[in-house]
Amino acid sequence: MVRFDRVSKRYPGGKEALTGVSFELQRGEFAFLTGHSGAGKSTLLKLMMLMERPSRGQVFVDGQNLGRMSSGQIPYHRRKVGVVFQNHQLLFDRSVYENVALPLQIAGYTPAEAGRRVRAALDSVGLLGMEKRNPIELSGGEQQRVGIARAVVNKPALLLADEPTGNLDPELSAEIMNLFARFQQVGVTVLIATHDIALVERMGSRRIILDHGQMHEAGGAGDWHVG
Ligand SMILES: Nc1ncnc2c1ncn2[C@@H]1O[C@H](COP(=O)(O)OP(=O)(O)OP(=O)(O)O)[C@@H](O)[C@H]1O
Repeated sequence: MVRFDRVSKRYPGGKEALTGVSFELQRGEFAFLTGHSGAGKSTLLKLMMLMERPSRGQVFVDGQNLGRMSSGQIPYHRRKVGVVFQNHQLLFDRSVYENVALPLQIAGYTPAEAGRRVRAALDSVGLLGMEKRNPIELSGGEQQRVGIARAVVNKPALLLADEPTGNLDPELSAEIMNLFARFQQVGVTVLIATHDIALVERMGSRRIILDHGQMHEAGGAGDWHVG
């Protein structure tokens, strides 16, 4: 589902954020991405969303070489990739429904189809019935669930999360991780960047580690090649 082939990224005027990173994520796999602050985790996620381009190497998502993608294809690519952020980036002047429906409006669904999808997404995160609420009235954990519903409303094949439990207590963090695991169980490929090593160890999933832009692998199942 995802393949990085000797990917390096240097920001203009900056040092190298990623150096020769190679790894693969199989379709339907669940993995954590860990590493110190500044190790390159967000950069790696941004390359998959085409928010950044590599300086060297190639990134493939769903069999497509992102370096060969035209600007017209980028919106279609982004629909395949759901993203969850730590601060969930919800709009507090809109209802829960409107927040979750946002990616669908961009994709041009009819209101009836959008309604079905929004309710299905809210149902999948346990928030059905909250459509009319304002996110500001919700707890931190519930707000993060709205962010996840918005990320999955387009039924993405790949779900990425950047520190999705950063502001939550351990119990809520575990709930959110279990929610991600449920998406994996229905075939979604999931990659979660996190500092929460205790939680990663409890989940026992594959762990990819970045250290000053270089990749290592620890624990988890499978026979992986890391270059
Ligand atoms: N837009 C940018 N311009 C220049 N340098 C950047 C940019 N974004 C990130 N960097 C640098 O690239 C390196 C990797 O940053 P990145 O945000 O990918 O790390 P991270 O592992 O996600 O860190 P954190 O856990 O703190 O979010 C850092 O040295 C950072 O300062």
